Amino acid sequence: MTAVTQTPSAPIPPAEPERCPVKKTMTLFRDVPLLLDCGLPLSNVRVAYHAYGEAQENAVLVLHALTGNSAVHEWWPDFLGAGKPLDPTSDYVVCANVLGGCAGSTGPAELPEVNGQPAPITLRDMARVGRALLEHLNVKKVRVIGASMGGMLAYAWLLECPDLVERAVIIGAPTRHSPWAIGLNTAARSAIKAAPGGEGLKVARQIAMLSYRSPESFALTQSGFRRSGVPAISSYLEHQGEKLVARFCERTYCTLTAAMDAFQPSDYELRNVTAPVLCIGISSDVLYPAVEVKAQAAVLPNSTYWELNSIHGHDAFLMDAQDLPERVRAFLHS
Ligand SMILES: CC(=O)SCCNC(=O)CCNC(=O)[C@H](O)C(C)(C)COP(=O)(O)OP(=O)(O)OC[C@H]1O[C@@H](n2cnc3c(N)ncnc32)[C@H](O)[C@@H]1OP(=O)(O)O
Ligand SMILES: N[C@@H](CCO)C(=O)O
Repeated sequence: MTAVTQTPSAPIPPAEPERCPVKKTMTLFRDVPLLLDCGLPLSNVRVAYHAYGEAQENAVLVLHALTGNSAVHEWWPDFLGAGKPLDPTSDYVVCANVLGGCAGSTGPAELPEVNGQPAPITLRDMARVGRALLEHLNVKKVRVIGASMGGMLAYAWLLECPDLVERAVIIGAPTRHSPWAIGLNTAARSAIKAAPGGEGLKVARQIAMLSYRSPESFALTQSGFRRSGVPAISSYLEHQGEKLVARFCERTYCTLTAAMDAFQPSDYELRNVTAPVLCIGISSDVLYPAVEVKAQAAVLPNSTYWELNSIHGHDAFLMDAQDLPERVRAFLHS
């Protein structure tokens, strides 16, 4: 594998890199292709990433959620900054848009085709691409943190790259998708297939948003009517659907949700994970219930479980973090 740096869109001033975040793009697997889990080769894999802080051999790797991207400073301001869990004044923090994403990395349209569709990719394929990026950045060890899909991807890293991962923080994520989670994604993909071009993705996001919050959260924030005759929650879901269509890609939605659904490591594999892992459940998460996250964490030989008590459901890690950043900071730096 060889890697080539393409010209970043703007230079990064070294003094305060966390204040001048710049997305960079690399092309990996130029000479020897990546062999995808589906058996097909993939060459010239493009990876868009952000790096915060001074380059070091020991990095903190952030794994983003389904509709996230590599710009951690935009979506996780509670976690990134001086004195926070991801501290660019002392840590080298790296986050890459996943393979199959739509924020700069090789996306579904660039994957080989199988029966006229983009080849299926796996979370382990994504981890292998991440590994190649770290090799290029001369990173030898990582502490990994991910939430939601990023948490599932952290499990893939623990299984795929045990030699690299020193410890991991996994927030609001299962070791494998339940029938409930697969069912929600199936409905979302069905909507996209039934109404390609935007309308389906809008419905997919509406289904997903219902699983990202909780009945109590919506009772608090979306009771009553927004405008005459339209329930606030209906108008909210309409708005959220439109927002996703404006910033995301339906093929990426199908590719990434399929990769999550297919990720089904056995307990036997998980018992071999020796790295310390902090597993965090969210008390009101209806997508990945805390009881499920806790039971699966217990399978890992070296795990600690902690629960974020919030009424806001799965997305609480983004919108109601409370003392989560401090818990994570203590674990990542112990
Ligand atoms: C670990 C990771 O990788 S995560 C990756 C990062 N993910 C993302 O960034 C995903 C995208 N964002 C989100 O999921 C959410 O916006 C969150 C969780 C970050 C924030 O949620 P919240 O602050 O609760 O915002 P909320 O979901 O209430 O939406 C607010 C928007 O809805 C609008 N809104 C609220 N109620 C209504 C209503 N009844 N009718 C119409 N619009 C409404 C607001 O005006 C606001 O609009 P705007 O975003 O266009 O300004
Ligand atoms: N709300 C976040 C987390 C979902 O898992 C997203 O859209 O990516």
